[in-house]
Amino acid sequence: MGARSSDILCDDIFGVSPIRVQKSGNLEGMHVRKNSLRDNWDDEHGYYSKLYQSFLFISLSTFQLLLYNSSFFAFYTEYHLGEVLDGHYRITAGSGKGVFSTVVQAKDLKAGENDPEVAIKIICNEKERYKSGKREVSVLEKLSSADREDKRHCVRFISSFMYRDHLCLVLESLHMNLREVIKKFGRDIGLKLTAVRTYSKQLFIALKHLKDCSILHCDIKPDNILVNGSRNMLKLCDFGSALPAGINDITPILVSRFYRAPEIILGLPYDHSLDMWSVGCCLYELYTGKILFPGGTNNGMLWLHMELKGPFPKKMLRKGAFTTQHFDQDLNFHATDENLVKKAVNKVCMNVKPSGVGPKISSFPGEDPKMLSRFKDLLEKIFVLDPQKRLTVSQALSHPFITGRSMGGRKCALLAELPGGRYHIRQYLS
Ligand SMILES: Nc1ncnc2c1ncn2[C@@H]1O[C@H](COP(=O)(O)OP(=O)(O)OP(=O)(O)O)[C@@H](O)[C@H]1O
Repeated sequence: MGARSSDILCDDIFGVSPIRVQKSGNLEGMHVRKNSLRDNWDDEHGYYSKLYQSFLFISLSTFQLLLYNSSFFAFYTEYHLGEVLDGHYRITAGSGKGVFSTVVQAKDLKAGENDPEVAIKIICNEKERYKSGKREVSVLEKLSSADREDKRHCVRFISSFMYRDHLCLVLESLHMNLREVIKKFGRDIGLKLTAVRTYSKQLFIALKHLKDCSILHCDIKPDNILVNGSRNMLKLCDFGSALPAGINDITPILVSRFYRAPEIILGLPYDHSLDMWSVGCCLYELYTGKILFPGGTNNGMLWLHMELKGPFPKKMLRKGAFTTQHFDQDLNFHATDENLVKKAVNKVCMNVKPSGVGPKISSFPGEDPKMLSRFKDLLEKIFVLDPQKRLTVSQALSHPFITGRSMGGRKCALLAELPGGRYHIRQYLS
């Protein structure tokens, strides 16, 4: 066994990935270069304005800083190390930055010397952000109180307070997000399958918890998944876009674009399966280091979905509130995305054969082929265009990639009841 194989089999399944044999996919890479991660927020339907607003906040922030003079906490979030928030938390380090918040690490001055530090999400000082921050608090409270034993892989909520007009959420502190993990340990080519398997299981447990609590996350992406210091445990974070299941306000900008399920883009009713789609995108990205659907617009996203899985079921298209933005009256795809128009995609799209996920995934040398084929099967079942036929979270948790049991090895049997509550196998069904 060469050095590479032993690398793969070493105890640290979350270690640095060995070099992987790369296949040159036709779309992969090209789109990633054209549409950077940042572009993912730069959406024609609202994420652009969100970004624009944040620039506005920053300039207003500068103006307000002048007004406040000595204050580091103005309209937008500025802080300095050592600053004590609410007479309770001393900032020790920066932790991360979202579009509308800054996350810092802090020492709880009322806790013991050895107690872990906390993360404080400081929401920017703006009415709408305050409201969504309050909604995030109530979602976090619900998730935490339904998981007293802390086994459901959602970030723990500790408390919240106001500080200089900023809503601050006190959370358990984690180490880094999965975007950073992929960059640092996947050398941009992805993680080992064993690590992806561990992460998959934990993500499905988190999805199950969301389902049990009737909450849709609506923004699952690698940036919103955090890991601990040893990177063997993950937690979902950023519940700022979460919705109660069943609300169904139809909007084409729910979920960050690359991770957005087709039913959102088409304007269909949605439920927990929208988060399953996003998790599928994250798992693909974890294993390959590449974004699966790097569409520049919603129209481009639909095209990528069809390239992978074939045409949408007509029944689904007929029900979509936004179908006419992307399909003509005969339900043929109508390309409006600049890149697709340049490639004259309209003329050929209906003849394109779906590639499926499998051919896009190449393996690490020495990786267990059985496990890899189970992983491909799992993804194929997640990326089902019709949300009603997509893999459910219970099915995901009992999928062979997660359980390690062989695929199709189990038989379905017709049972006859015997006295005393016992059963006898009458016939195996195919
Ligand atoms: N509990 C935590 N522990 C450590 N780091 C965290 C924690 N929560 C968030 N972060 C870091 O801060 C970043 C931003 O956090 P979060 O996504 O919650 O903010 P946001 O403003 O809602 O983001 P968005 O830009 O998606 O609106 C995360 O990607 C992560 O790197």
